[in-house]
This record gives sequence, structure tokens and C-alpha cells, in this order.
Amino acid sequence: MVRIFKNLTKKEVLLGAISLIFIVMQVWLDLKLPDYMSEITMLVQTETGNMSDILSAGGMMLLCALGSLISSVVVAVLASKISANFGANLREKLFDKVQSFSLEEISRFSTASLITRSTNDITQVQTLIVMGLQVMIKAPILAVWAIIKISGKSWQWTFSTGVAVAYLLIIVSICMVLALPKFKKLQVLNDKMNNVTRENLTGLSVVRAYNAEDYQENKFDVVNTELTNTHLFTSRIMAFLMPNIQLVMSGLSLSIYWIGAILIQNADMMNKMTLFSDMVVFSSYAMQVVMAFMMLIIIFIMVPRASVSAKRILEVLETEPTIVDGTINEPQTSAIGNVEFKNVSFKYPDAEEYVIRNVSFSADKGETVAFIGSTGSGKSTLVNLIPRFYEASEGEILVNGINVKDYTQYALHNKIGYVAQKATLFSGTVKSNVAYGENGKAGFLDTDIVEAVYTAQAADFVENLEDGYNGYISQGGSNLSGGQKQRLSIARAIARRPEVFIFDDSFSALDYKTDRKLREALQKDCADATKLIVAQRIGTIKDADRIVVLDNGKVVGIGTHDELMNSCEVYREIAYSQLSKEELA
Ligand SMILES: Nc1ncnc2c1ncn2[C@@H]1O[C@H](COP(=O)(O)OP(=O)(O)OP(=O)(O)O)[C@@H](O)[C@H]1O
Repeated sequence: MVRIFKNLTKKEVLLGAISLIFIVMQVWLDLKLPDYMSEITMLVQTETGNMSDILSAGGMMLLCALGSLISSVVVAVLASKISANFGANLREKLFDKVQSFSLEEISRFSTASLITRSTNDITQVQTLIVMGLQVMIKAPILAVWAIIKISGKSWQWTFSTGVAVAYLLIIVSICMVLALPKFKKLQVLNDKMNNVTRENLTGLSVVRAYNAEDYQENKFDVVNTELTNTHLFTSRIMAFLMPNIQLVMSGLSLSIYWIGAILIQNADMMNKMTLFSDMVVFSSYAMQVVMAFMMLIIIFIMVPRASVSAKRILEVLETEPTIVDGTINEPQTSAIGNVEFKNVSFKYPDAEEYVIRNVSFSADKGETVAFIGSTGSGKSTLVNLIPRFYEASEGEILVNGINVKDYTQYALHNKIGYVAQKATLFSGTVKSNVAYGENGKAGFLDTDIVEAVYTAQAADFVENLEDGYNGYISQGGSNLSGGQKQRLSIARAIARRPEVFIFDDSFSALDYKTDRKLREALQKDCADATKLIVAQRIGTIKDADRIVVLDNGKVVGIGTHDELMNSCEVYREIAYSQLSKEELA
């Protein structure tokens, strides 16, 4: 828990120190009040006391109360400033950290959990700071100060205050023992809730089409009921605490006055007055002691939950990404656009089986190398190893003759134009989606964008949009068709002018005619770039310089279409399943 506060900046620590001064001032002013009260009690009861003295003591009480009010407002303002800045800082650090994660770390934490950690967990810690600064520091000072003030007055009164505090502590301890495990559970349940909600929203059309609303609702209800019950449990415990605190406060006042009554009754005439004044003062100090413990209780309620959250945040912040940056930015090499796999094997983290086994091939500048194989044969996995989305378990992957691990990721990604299997677009415009990210060059000119859109065969629909290249694209490209999304994703890769294109089944949503036109345009406009194409359709890859046939993660054939038709049984089967013998001839 304490470790999370190492993320406080110097400015925030300074603001914390300033609030400490105001807290001490507030406690001092609060504790001055009973002194004036005692003075007024004495003045009222003595014959020499006159009105102006009483009024001036009353005026001082008012000033103290006002001063205490101002101090508490200042502390509240400073605390919220510290907490807001700290939260923003922490969110930024978490965001940056998650950005540096490979897909391995993302799937280890789960997307839903990473979202809860960046939102709800940070809010828990923020709330603790706001409350903590105002209460956590104030309560012990108030308690100790008030105890010093009342000690030595009367052992009976002190004893009754001690009993009240002890009772409070016992009740709080019992509640904490019961509630703590539930607080831990709450955050995990929040993750689950987030997960179920996300899954439902992203798959909404399938849910509707399959009349699966009840199924989804049941799934949601299970998590929701568990979350509600856990909340109810902790709230009931807290609800039990509050009346107990009230009981302690009232009971303590009552016992102080009761004890006072007996003491005054047994005292001689001279001491009766002093005892009465002491009783009034003691009771108000005793209330301060109980108040202080009450504040500590509030903190005790918040600390366990916030500390669970802090641990979850630190878990993310302290996770070292498995993909470590290399050092090479600009390789001194003439082998531009060359990609080579040397005996590469790969298995997913925590998986037992290798999904890529001993794969070797190479692609030279300007060549088109295609990958084909049955579903699940490892094609996407294979090409995902080049931009280091995952790290090869064995063997070497070379780009321009240099191991991909030796590049900085920035330099490596600048060489690659990657088009994912599932077209991903971002909310913005056509332009902002095509000129996306950095390409390590001077940036994107408008002409680059237009050329890329033309090469990707997207010009017809883009130029028909009301705002053309400034046409609005909604999140995930949900206002476009599958084929339009794919073409814009391809245009984004082209606009980078990369040395190596990776098309992971990126032509699947295109009709045959557009598929052919796009490949022809690519061949013409990006002749120098190496093209690695994962495809399901023989037609898409028939003209490739080399085709790598994968079966169960292994290479079972490499060659041109004609060579493979003669030599590779797996390829022949795929080819005959798609095209007639006449078409293939
Ligand atoms: N993130 C992952 N974690 C664990 N296993 C995975 C993961 N992604 C894929 N796999 C497994 O790896 C194998 C290869 O998957 P991959 O997506 O590379 O196949 P593919 O040839 O591209 O299939 P398709 O043509 O259907 O896209 C599959 O058996 C799949 O179950």
C-alpha cells in the first residue's frame, strides 16, 4: 500500500506538508474550544464574572470555530488537488505500461481487469487520499492531544472514556475481520462484471440473432447477484457499526454526567463549582477522543479496500514486458526488405503444444511470399512473430539480416505495414485512419493518403462519402462494411511506405474482382516492398513468387503454384477444393 505513494510527485508531497500545517492548526483550534467553554462556565458561576468577559470568551470561541472551518476547507481543497493529480498521474503511468505490454501480458491480466485497474482501482486509492489526508493525520493528533488534556482530571471519567474506546475497538476489529475478505472479493467481482458487460456489448448482434438474451442475462445475473450480495454484506456490517458508535458517544456523555453528579454530590461546596466546570470540559474532550477514533474507523474501513486496489495497480506497474527493446535503430545493411525465418518454433505462453514447428523460409525485396494452410495451421501466429507481438520460442527471425529482437520496436514497426486479420479502425476520419501513427519519416502528405486509398481500391467509396477524406469513421469502423474496413486498413499500411507488408488474411472480405485489382495495384505501386500474404483463397496467392504451405504448424511445401501442384499433396487438396481442374490448368 505504502509503495503506491512513491508515485506521488514532489509537488504533491509539498501540498501534503502544507495541509499537515492546517490540520495541526485545526486540531489546536478545536481543542481550544473546551478551554473557553470552561472559562465561561467559571465566569457564569462566580460573582465577579461580568458580561463583557463572557462575551469576549464567546467571541474567541467563535473565532476558533471560524479558524477551524477555514483550515478544514483549505485541507479539503489541497487533499482533492493532490488526489486528482495523483490519480491522473497513475492513470497515465498505467496507460503507458499497458501500451508497452505484449499480447502475452494483456491476456495474462485480461482486458476487463486492466480497465477496472485503470478506473475503479485508482478511484479507490484517490478516495483514500482525500479522506486520509483530512482524517488519517487529524485523528491520531486529535486523540493524543485530547487524551493529554483530560488526563489527571478524574480517574473515574478517564476510566469510562477508556471503556468506551476499548468497546469501539473491539466492535471495529470484529467488523474488519468479517468484512476484509469481502473487500478483496469486491474488486475481483468488478473485473468479472466488466468482462461480462463487455462480452455482451461486443457480441450484441449475435446475442440478438440467436435469441440468446436470456442466456446472457443469466450469465450477467450470476455475477451481478454475487457482487450485490458482497456489497450488501459489507454495507450491513458498516450499518451495524454506525449505531454502535452513536451508542458509545451517548453512553459516554451519560456516564460522564452520572459520574460527575455523584462526584459533585460528595464534594464540599468550594469544589462543587470546579467539578462542574471540569465535567463540562471533560465531556467535550471525551467526545473529541471518541470522534478521533470514529475517524480512524472510517479509515480502517477504507484502507483494506484501497490497499487491495493499490496492490492490483502495482501488479500492472511492476510487470516487466516480456518483449524487451533492442538497440538498433537504423541498421547499416544493404539487405532492404529481406525477411528470413531460421528454424523458428513457437508455443503460446502457458500452452503445452508448439503451434509453429521448425519453420524456415526467406523473402527478398519486392517478392510476394504467401502462406496457406487449413484453419488453425498457424499462419497468423507465424506472421505475428515478425512485428514481435509474441516472441519466437526457438530459432531466429531476421529482417534485413538483423534479428528482430535487436531492433528497437519503433524502428522495427516502421519497416512493417501490418494489416490484421480483423480490420481495426479508430474513431476519427478517413484521413486520420489512413495517416495513422508514425512512420519514422517526415509524416504523411495529403497526396500519400490519396495514393494509398487509390491503391487499396478504396477511392470509390471514400470519395462518395459526404465529407470525402474527412468523412467520419466511428469506433471500430462500425459505419463501414467489412470490405470497406479491410480496404481502409490496407490503405493505412500502404501510406506508411513500409519495406515489408504483412497481410494477415486481409483480402478475405473483398470480392474476387477487387481482390485482383488490389493485388495488381500493389504490385505496381509498391513494387519494391516485400509482401507476406496469409490467405485462404488460392486465387489470391496463385501468382506469388513463393507459397509456403503450412500444416499443423509445420512447413509441408514451399514453391510456386505450379511446383506445389506437382509436389505438395496438402496444397493440391486445397487447390482442388476451391477451383476446378480446368481453372487450375
Ligand atoms: N492467443 C492464443 N493463445 C493460445 N493459443 C492460440 C492463440 N491464438 C491462436 N492459438 C492457437 O494457435 C493455433 C494457430 O492459430 P492461428 O490463428 O495462427 O491459425 P491460422 O492458420 O491463422 O488460422 P485461420 O486461418 O483460421 O486464421 C490454433 O490452434 C489456435 O488455437
